[in-house]
Amino acid sequence: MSLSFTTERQVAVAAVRRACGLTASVFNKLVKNETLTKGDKSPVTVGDFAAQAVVNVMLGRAFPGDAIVGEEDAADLRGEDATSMRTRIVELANEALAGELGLGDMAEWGIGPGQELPAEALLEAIDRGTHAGGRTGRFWTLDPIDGTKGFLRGEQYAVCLSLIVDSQVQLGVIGCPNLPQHASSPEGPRGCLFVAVRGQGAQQLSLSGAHPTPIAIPDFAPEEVNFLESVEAAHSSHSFNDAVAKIMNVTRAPTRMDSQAKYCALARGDGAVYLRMPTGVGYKEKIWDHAPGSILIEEAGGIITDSRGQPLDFGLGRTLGENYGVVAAGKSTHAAVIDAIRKAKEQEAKGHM
Ligand SMILES: Nc1ncnc2c1ncn2[C@@H]1O[C@H](COP(=O)(O)O)[C@@H](O)[C@H]1OP(=O)(O)O
Ligand SMILES: [Mg+2]
Ligand SMILES: [Mg+2]
Ligand SMILES: [Mg+2]
Repeated sequence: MSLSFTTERQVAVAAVRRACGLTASVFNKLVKNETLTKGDKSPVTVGDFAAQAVVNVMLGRAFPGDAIVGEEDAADLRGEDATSMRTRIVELANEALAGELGLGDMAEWGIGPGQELPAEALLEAIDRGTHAGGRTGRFWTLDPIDGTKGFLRGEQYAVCLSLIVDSQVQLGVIGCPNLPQHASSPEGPRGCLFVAVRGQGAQQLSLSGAHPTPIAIPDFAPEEVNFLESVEAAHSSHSFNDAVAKIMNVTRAPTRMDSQAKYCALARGDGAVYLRMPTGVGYKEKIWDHAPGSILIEEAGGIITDSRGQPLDFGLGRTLGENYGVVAAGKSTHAAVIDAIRKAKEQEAKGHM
């Protein structure tokens, strides 16, 4: 096996590009009965399902032996009451698979004229994402729409794909259709891809997969530090972040955005710290929500750990195990955040928060 992952990178970029085109186009046409509420009360749309089908079909063609840990499954799409959603998903997925070839994309990973895949083949493709993960072996992680709530609000979301080999993330690709290409011009052109391969650095590309530009986390002077955090208060504790920021004498207001777009923003220096602390007990973070972002941060020169400073373990299955949160920052800032978290926890234990 080549450790440069050249073909894997090419396929991953092509698949994420097609999925981004699909989700961006579906947003403008989304109607009420095209969204379901899952068992955990979170929303899922025809865009999530169709994007997972597209990426899994392409991975299946390029790497038939590879397993996939994907967020969605097709169980809710098989019944008669799901007929209209299923029809829409089939239409969207086939349209994306038949669409124009992007840079580095190959005809054999998609479909040619008249080769539309039937519903059953696409539901099976979605269900190829049910792999359990684990300590050894090679598998992909896929979040077809990360930040579905942001997607539904017309704000930030991301298509997130990674390759894990023996518990180590080797490749990550994140597509952000709504992210400004330059943080300095928030009203300027939107849509970018981020790619990282272990040992090869991190890059920002255009949504078409062109113009790779190296990115790196800059050093932040203490007065320039700002936090990146979730929009949804139920996903990550805003109040704990406030306490940590206060201990670090941070004066800038936090930047809130949905999805792994936060990792992308951090990797190119739009913010200094991504802090995600659990809001209560019970929620386990999923590997598809952090694997692509984690390699992007490491290859951009940063550090990512849990709130105790321990590495994230991608070999435990579909989740990261017991939830100690996530801390990502540049090398010079990360230790200061871990130290401030320790102090904030002491304050919290004394009832001072
Ligand atoms: N209770 C929860 N706690 C933490 N994260 C959650 C919770 N419910 C859903 N998520 C996931 O959090 C991530 C987005 O969080 P944020 O945008 O705040 O960073 C998504 O992966 C979302 O899933 P999904 O992929 O379905 O959107
Ligand atoms: Mg979801
Ligand atoms: Mg997610
Ligand atoms: Mg998702």
